[in-house]
Amino acid sequence: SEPQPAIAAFAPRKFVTRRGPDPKQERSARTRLLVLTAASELFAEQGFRHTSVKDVADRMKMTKGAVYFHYPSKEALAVAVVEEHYARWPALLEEVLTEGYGPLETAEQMLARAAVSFRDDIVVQAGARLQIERPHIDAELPTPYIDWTELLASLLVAARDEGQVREGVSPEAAARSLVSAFFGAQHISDVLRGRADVVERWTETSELLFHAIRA
Ligand SMILES: CCC[C@@H]1OCC(CO)=C1C(=O)O
Repeated sequence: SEPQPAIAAFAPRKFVTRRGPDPKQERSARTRLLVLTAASELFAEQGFRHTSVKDVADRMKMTKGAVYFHYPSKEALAVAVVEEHYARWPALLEEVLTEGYGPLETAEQMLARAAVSFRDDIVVQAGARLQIERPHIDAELPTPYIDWTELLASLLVAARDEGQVREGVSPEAAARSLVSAFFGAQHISDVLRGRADVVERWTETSELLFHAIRA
């Protein structure tokens, strides 16, 4: 079937490059990514409060100035890490949509691949921990869960319109349940196993929930 129209919540942002690469800009972009990765490692390992800008600089073997050049504060670093966490999902949606699944399988694939990211991607792991610690972060962080809920609800409405959803199942309620279950599964896996078994744990829950949702 035709790939689903990209869902507004994760509509892939199209960047149009107007000119060729600029070495100075490239070097700066590379350093910015190194700062984000070092900060993500520390935020994921020891949390926001116990991480200092100096820790990030030391982890990169650079000066604090080099970090401050890119991010004016530890709070700005946390915002950038959480924003980078959420930036993963539009890219993932583009990848899944090119594979031409129907809407229900697109939802399954998105969550299955997100579980792999929660296992392997330090920026995703750091973003998740920062969202838990948001009451202690004096900065405007994106509101958690709503984009995933919107994406899954849109996909499940499309699936219902194609007769793929069990009679009586509300797409919106199912979307909220999938988000709650995924959040819980990855959190429990993190606490008990450092997310070593998050893919297996999510697979088990996903099979049960999509069995209940599918017509
Ligand atoms: C896909 C379920 C929701 C997802 O799980 C962990 C987390 C981090 O806050 C999420 C979010 O904010 O969307």
